Amino acid sequence: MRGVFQASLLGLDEDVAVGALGATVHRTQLDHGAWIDVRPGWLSGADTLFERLAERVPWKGERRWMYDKVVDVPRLLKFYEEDEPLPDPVLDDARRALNAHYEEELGEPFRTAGLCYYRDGRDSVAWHGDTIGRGSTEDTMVAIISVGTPRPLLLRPRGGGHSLRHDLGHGDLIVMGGSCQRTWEHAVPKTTRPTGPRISIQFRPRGVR
Ligand SMILES: O=C(O)CCC(=O)C(=O)O
Ligand SMILES: [Fe+2]
Repeated sequence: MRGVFQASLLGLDEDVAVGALGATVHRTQLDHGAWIDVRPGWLSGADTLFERLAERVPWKGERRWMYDKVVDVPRLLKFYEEDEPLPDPVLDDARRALNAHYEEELGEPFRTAGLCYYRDGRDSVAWHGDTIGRGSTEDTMVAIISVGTPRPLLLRPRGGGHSLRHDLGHGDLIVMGGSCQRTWEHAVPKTTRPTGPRISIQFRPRGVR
């Protein structure tokens, strides 16, 4: 495996737990009816969780058609459907806490969990909105927890414009809401700088992907 993460060597063996939400969540209103909420360091023991997920999740490398050829998707993936058991109990706690905080505003619960494993700077996700499903036509929310080494998540208005950057890792939470999936795009760019691995956990409502 590329990019070994040295949490255990660093003695990072803390309990893993979700923190408070409430007033610790900071909302930024974006153009076109989009917003983002950021809650740095929401999970404590996040590097321990990184190690557990890296080991326990049945990661899959995927290949996809890109224009006229089949290419490797540059990250490892595992998607948990709404009835599938999550790979760590703290992810159940996280989803429950997110639902307690957001369900009234969202009008429905977060249900599925998509996991991405960025092994090093060669792994990435290109500019996109989560528009497979209802995100292409309706306001919704996607909540992302990041563990391991921070990587920049960039956001820009669809069609171009100045991009916003959030370096997300070590238990940070970001929630993209309102029209964000259809009026904005997000990406985790590749980097040639030496970069440790990061795992992101995306919670989404039913029918959003
Ligand atoms: O890793 C991230 O934070 C973003 C992942 C993402 O955008 C996606 O899987 O749709
Ligand atoms: Fe996405």
